[in-house]
Amino acid sequence: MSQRYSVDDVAGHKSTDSLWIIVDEDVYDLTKFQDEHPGGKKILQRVAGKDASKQFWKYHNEGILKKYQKTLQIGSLNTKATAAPEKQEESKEIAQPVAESGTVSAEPTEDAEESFETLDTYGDLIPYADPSWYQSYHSAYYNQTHADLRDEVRAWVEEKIMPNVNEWEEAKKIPDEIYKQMGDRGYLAGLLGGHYRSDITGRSVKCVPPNKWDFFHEVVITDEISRCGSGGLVWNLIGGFGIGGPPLFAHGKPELIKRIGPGLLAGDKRICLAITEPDAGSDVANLGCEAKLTEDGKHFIVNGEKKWITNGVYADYFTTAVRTSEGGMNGLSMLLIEREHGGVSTRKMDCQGVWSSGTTYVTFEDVKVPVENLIGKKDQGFKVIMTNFNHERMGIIIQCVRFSRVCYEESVKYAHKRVTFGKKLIEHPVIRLKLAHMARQIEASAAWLDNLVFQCMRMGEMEAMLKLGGAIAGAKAQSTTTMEFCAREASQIFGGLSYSRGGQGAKVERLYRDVRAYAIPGGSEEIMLDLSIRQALRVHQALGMKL
Ligand code: HEM
Repeated sequence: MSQRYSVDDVAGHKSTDSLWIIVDEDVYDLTKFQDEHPGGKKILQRVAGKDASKQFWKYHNEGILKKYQKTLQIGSLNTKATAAPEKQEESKEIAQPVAESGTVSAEPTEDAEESFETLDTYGDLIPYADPSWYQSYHSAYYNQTHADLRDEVRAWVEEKIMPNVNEWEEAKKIPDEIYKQMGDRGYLAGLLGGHYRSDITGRSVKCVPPNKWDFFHEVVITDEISRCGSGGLVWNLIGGFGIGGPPLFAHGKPELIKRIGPGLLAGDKRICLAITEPDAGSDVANLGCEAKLTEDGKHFIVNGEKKWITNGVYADYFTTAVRTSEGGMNGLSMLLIEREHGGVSTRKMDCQGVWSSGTTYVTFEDVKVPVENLIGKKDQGFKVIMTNFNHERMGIIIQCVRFSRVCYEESVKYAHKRVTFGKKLIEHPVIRLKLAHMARQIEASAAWLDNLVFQCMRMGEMEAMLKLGGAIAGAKAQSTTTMEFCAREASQIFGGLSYSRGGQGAKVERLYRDVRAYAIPGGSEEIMLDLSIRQALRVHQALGMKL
């Protein structure tokens, strides 16, 4: 913005016919905007021709300024050192990590000192609002490639997602182009639990070569997208692919993967996971959607219903749990059903939270599915479902930890500007106590998450299913209860602002509504906690536990 004005120039525009204000040494022309200002025009007219920075920051977040800057800013004060766009560049530069690439290493090596060097500080540096490795604390897991990816994803999220997330959630739909960008930027191929599938796609992520890809990179993508504070948006982008894709890519026949894999990883086609039914949720052994083999043995005929299926309305493919034989968990199979097969109907469901995720009721009526679409072996689908649960739950944990941080971060920022009884909120011990309880749970959940990611990287899928199933279930419950706690406490700190939708409390209000979407699906808290102990005892019995 090259135009420069003096304070006196601005003071000359204090009427309703020409209404200028100053915010942080930038000049805004609000003449046309005053009639649409959600806070009312009178309040703007009272500060017309003046520096309104203090009043502006009292009522708005940075997101508002970013969103309207392009259309309303006409210049800057002649006393300002640099104009607004350059200032943004400057702060981005501060966030650039410059340390050398390290390597993730299990055992201490001779150059361990160098590998575990701290990375440069990144982000706003509010303690506990970002993972500690962002704030120049040591980490055994994250190196420069993770830092580079973090920067890449954050820049994309800040530019394309943050300014629009409120509107998209209210519209209950994310533009298709955002999902397409997930493919174009190479992110989808990296969301499959560690190994980057460059064998199926020609794409790669700009700043991380496929051979350097690990599970922590997937954590970074999911975590950074989750900063938007919308479970609906995160599930729209990864809630179908991230759980419907892995069974196909891990257990599908090579011809099937070759046929549909590239379109999926490019973001041209969409997939979802269809397990839960109106009458069977966490107890998957009781699923009833049936798939009968035709007499010639070439097709399955599928009939049944699936409920609460994330992304179902958008999906071209359904990774579906079907009953192929009697006998509880031993009669289940996984089948890739294609919308094109015919007989597939999808209806969007109205839910409490995750509005833009496309929660769906699916019916299959005499759908004719070629046997080549079987994922894994017939009647052995239970194992596929169970191994997939680990990855699904890890995704949930990553999101819940970040959502908890978002609630905490929003609270810290708000507590530093809101004044009650003559003091800023942050000066009230009762508010600091709330923040402390949020922070301790966030950091405990995050530490457990990182440890489990590392274990997943070191173990094979089967070992991880047996050995980590319990711990991951426990960590899921830990993270969802943390999210619920943080959403509640943040709501109390924001007061009325978190009760109405939009505005400064928008993220907190939305995440509070999203809580149940995390605490129930993927295994409810009650089942997760019980499983965590049952499974751990079983595993440790096998390891030689002495009682
Ligand atoms: C660049 C100038 C401005 C823009 C683009 C702007 C934009 C907005 C927007 C989009 C909202 C809706 C709430 C939200 O999403 O946060 C809002 C609300 C509001 N604005 Fe502004 N505004 C500006 C300047 C100001 C100024 C200078 C004042 C005070 C003197 C003010 C006072 C308010 C108030 C009181 C609300 C209602 C807050 C609430 O609902 O709690 N605005 N503004």
